[in-house]
Amino acid sequence: MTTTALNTTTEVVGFDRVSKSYGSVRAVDGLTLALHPGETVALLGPNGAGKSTTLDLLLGLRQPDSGTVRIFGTGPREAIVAGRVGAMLQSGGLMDEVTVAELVRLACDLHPRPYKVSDVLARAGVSKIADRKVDKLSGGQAQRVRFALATAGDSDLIVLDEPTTGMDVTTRHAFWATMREQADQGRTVLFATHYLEEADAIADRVLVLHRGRLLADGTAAEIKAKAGARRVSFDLHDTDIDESALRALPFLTYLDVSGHTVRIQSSDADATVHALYGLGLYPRNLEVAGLGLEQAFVAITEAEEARTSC
Ligand SMILES: Nc1ncnc2c1ncn2[C@@H]1O[C@H](COP(=O)(O)OP(=O)(O)OP(=O)(O)O)[C@@H](O)[C@H]1O
Repeated sequence: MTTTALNTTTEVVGFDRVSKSYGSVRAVDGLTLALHPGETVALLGPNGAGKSTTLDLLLGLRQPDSGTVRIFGTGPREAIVAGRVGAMLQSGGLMDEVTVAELVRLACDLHPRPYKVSDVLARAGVSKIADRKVDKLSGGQAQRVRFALATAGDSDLIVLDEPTTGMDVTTRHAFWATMREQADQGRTVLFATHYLEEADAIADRVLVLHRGRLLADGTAAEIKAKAGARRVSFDLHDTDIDESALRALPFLTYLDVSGHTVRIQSSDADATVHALYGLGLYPRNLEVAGLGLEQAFVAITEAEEARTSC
C-alpha cells in the first residue's frame, strides 16, 4: 500500500483566515489552521459551532466568503479529483435501487488509486450485506457503507463528519480500529464528533470550535489542562447538607448534591477543600481529580459564552 502524503508536503490542510456566513449568521469566522501528515484530529464544538461548514469548505462543497482553503497545496477540488481525499458526510444520501457491492464498486471505479472491492467491503464490515439494496439498510449499516465509500481507494486525507452516529458499540470499536490503522499508515484523519470520549481515546489533536472560531487546539491532555478546573467529590454523612454554604466556597465553578454525595468543580481545588474544612465539615471519601475531556469542553465553551455575552 502506498501513501503519498508524507513525501509531497508537510501541510495536508491549510485554512488561511477563512470566513463563511449564511445571511447574518457567521458560521466560520476567520479560521486559520494547518493539519499535518499522520495526525488524527477531532473537531469538537457545540451545536451550530461551524463544524459541518468547516468540513464542507474543506471539501469544496461550499466556497468561503474570504480566505483560502488548501489541501496538499492545491484547491479542494483538485485534491479530490486526484483521489487524495476520502470523505464521509453526515447527511450523505446513498443511491437507491443499487446493492451495497454495486455502490462500492462504483466508488472504486471512480477512484484513481482504488482498492479491491472485496477488501473495501471487508474493511467496512459490510461483506455480509453486500447484496442488499442500499435503501433497505439500517442506520448503522448505512453509516458503514458510507465509510466503505470514503475508503474505496488509497486517499491521504480522510474526512469524517460525525461518523459513528447510529452505530452500536461493537461497530464503533471496529470502526475506530480501522481508522487507527489508516492513521498508522500515514494518513491524516479529521473527524467531527459530539462523542467526546471518542475524541479523547482516538485523537492525537483536538480542535474546539465555538461560533466559527478556534477556541482551543492541542492534545486532549492540553485541552483538559486549559480548562484549569478540577473535580472534587466527597460524602457528608453526619450533617444536613447546607447547599448555600457549599455554593459560597471559594473558586467553586460547579456544584451537584445527590443524597449524601457532593460533586464540585473548582478552579483552585486546594483552596476550596481548605475552606470546606473551615466550615467545620468532615468530608469522607474525598477525591480530587482533573477534568475529563467532556467537562473541560463544557467549561471552556461556557467560559467563552460568558465572556462574549458580557
Ligand atoms: N444552509 C444554511 N443556511 C443557513 N444557515 C446555516 C446553514 N448551514 C448552517 N447554518 C448555520 O450556520 C451555523 C453553523 O452551522 P454548522 O452546521 O456548520 O454547525 P455544526 O457545528 O456542524 O453544528 P451541529 O453540531 O449541530 O451539526 C449555525 O448557526 C447554523 O444554523
